[in-house]
Parts: sequence; C-alpha cells; structure tokens
Amino acid sequence: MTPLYHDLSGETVVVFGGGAVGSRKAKGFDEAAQVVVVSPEFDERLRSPADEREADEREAADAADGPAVELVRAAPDADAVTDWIDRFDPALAVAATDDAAVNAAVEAAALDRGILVNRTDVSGGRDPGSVVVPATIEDDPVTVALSTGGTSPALAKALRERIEAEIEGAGAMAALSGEIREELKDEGVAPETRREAVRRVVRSRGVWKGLQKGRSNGRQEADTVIEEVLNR
Ligand SMILES: C[C@@]1(CC(=O)O)C2=NC(=C\c3[nH]c(c(CCC(=O)O)c3CC(=O)O)Cc3[nH]c(c(CC(=O)O)c3CCC(=O)O)/C=C3\N/C(=C\2)[C@@H](CCC(=O)O)[C@]3(C)CC(=O)O)/[C@H]1CCC(=O)O
Ligand SMILES: NC(=O)c1ccc[n+]([C@@H]2O[C@H](COP(=O)([O-])OP(=O)(O)OC[C@H]3O[C@@H](n4cnc5c(N)ncnc54)[C@H](O)[C@@H]3O)[C@@H](O)[C@H]2O)c1
Repeated sequence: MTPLYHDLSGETVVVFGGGAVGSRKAKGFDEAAQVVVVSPEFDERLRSPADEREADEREAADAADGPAVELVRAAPDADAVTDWIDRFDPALAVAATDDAAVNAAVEAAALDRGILVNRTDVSGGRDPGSVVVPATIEDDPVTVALSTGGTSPALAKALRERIEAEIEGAGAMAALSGEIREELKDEGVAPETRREAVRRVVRSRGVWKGLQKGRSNGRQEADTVIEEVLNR
C-alpha cells in the first residue's frame, strides 16, 4: 500500500450503503468532493436538518457551504450496481452495505472501469486499485494519515488518539515557518543558512510554546532563533 493525498475537488464519490459506516465515509469526503449515497435507508447522521429544509432554502445553504451529500433511495442488487456506477461516473466508489455480494459487485465494477474502490467490509490484503481509508488527524494545513494496512482498524484509532495530542499547534507552526521561509528567500539569504534557520524554528520549544500564546508571540520567539543563525 502506497500512501498518497488525493485531490478530489470536482470529482464524485459514490457510497453504497447509508448505515453507520457509509455515513461516516460520506461525511469524511463531503468537504472535498460531490458525494452521493445510494441506499434503501439512511443513518440519522445523513438526515441532517439541511435535508429537512424546503428545497429553495437548501439550495441557498448549499451555495454557502459547498455541496451537501446527495441521498438516493435505492437498493441495487449485485447486477444493478454497474448501472449506478456508470450513471455517476465517480472517481471513487465506497462499498459499505451489509451485503457482501453487493459490496463485491461494487468492487468488481469499479476495478473493471479503473475507478478507485474502498471496501469497508474486508481487512488485510486488497486487489490492485483498491484503497484503504486511513484514520486522519488534521491541524490545517497539516494532515496525518494513519493505516495499519487494513490489518487492525482499532489500532489505527488508538494511534490516532495519541498523535492528536502530539501534533497540536502544528498548523500554526506550518503557517509561521512557511512565511519565514518565503521572507528569507526574498531577502536573498543563502540557501544553506535559510534551511538551517527554518529547521531550527520548527524544532524550537520556545517557538512552539510562543505559538500557544498567539501568533505574534511565536513570531517573536522565531525572530530570536533566526537572528542567532544569521549572526553566526
Ligand atoms: C481508520 C478508520 C477510518 C474510517 O473507517 O473512516 C477505519 N476504521 C476505523 C475504526 C474501526 N473500524 C472497526 C472498528 C472496531 C474494531 C475492530 O473490529 O477492529 C474500529 C475502531 C472503533 O470503532 O473503535 C471495524 C472494522 N473496520 C474494518 C472492518 C472489516 C474487517 O476487518 O473485515 C471492521 C470489522 C467489522 C465487523 O467485523 O463487524 C475495515 C476497515 N476499517 C478501516 C478504517 C480500514 C483499515 C484502516 C487501517 O489500515 O488501519 C478498513 C480495512 C477498510 C476501510 O474502511 O477502508 C476508522 C478509525 C476511526 C477513527 O480514527 O476514529
Ligand atoms: N470500515 C469500518 O470501519 C467498518 C466498521 C464496522 C463495520 N464494517 C463493515 O461495513 C459494513 C457496513 O457496516 P454498517 O455498520 O454501516 O452496517 P449497517 O447495517 O448500519 O448499514 C448497512 C447499510 O447498507 C444498506 N444496504 C443494504 N443493502 C443495500 C444495497 N443493495 N444497496 C445499497 N445499500 C444497501 C442498508 O440499508 C444499511 O443502510 C458491514 O459489512 C461491516 O462488516 C466496517
């Protein structure tokens, strides 16, 4: 398994099965892509207040928040799955029904068409072209994705909880160190010196602590670190 970050903007993700797992996957993708869930019934997490609003109110909300999850009420059997995939032409198909034959049909149809597929009902070995959804930890723009190669989802979750604490504040550090890097470039600081300065900033306890108090505290601490490097 090779980890990649995939830009799904403008793409469609089709989720078969609207239960606990299907709704978690749909919610996980709905900020990045157009998500369609095909299922005879839907978990309450998918039937958000947005779906109970009048159509015109919903359109206004969609325009403001980006696309919502589209719910399609149907229970295709294994033979009918192919037609649904062709209809939506997704970049990724998620098999999350509680019917192994339907999940297998989703996988076969997707692989046949070169569409990525995520099977939620099997662990361990995968067919080429299939993907695992990792546990993710985010402190924008920093993202950590964690997988046990499909072997132990419970361990993936336990490790995620540890790493959550570990990367707290990394988003602010990414923003600050990215900005410093650009500034030093613009000032014509020699590449070796610039790299040394940025490396020290991201490793400095003082800067991490400063950022906890606020951006300008972090910046002040970073300036001290940078001065030390430039004055050597
Ligand atoms: C990371 C996470 C992301 C997400 O799902 O969004 C995720 N599972 C999570 C949690 C979780 N899932 C399960 C438990 C109960 C404990 C247990 O049974 O182990 C817990 C823990 C809990 O809930 O506490 C049950 C389970 N999961 C799968 C099966 C099928 C099977 O094993 O056959 C069964 C048994 C079903 C049954 O027997 O009924 C399969 C998959 N689950 C994966 C991902 C993929 C492998 C990821 C990897 O490489 O590690 C994979 C292979 C497919 C996929 O979905 O891509 C999410 C973390 C959420 C978080 O971070 O909070
Ligand atoms: N990946 C994971 O983290 C994880 C966790 C738990 C369970 N699972 C596995 O994922 C599967 C789904 O689990 P769940 O807890 O969401 O089950 P669930 O019973 O809550 O949901 C299954 C959904 O599939 C729908 N469905 C049934 N037949 C369908 C069809 N022909 N077409 C479309 N939708 C159909 C049902 O109406 C239901 O909404 C199970 O097979 C389970 O083994 C995976």
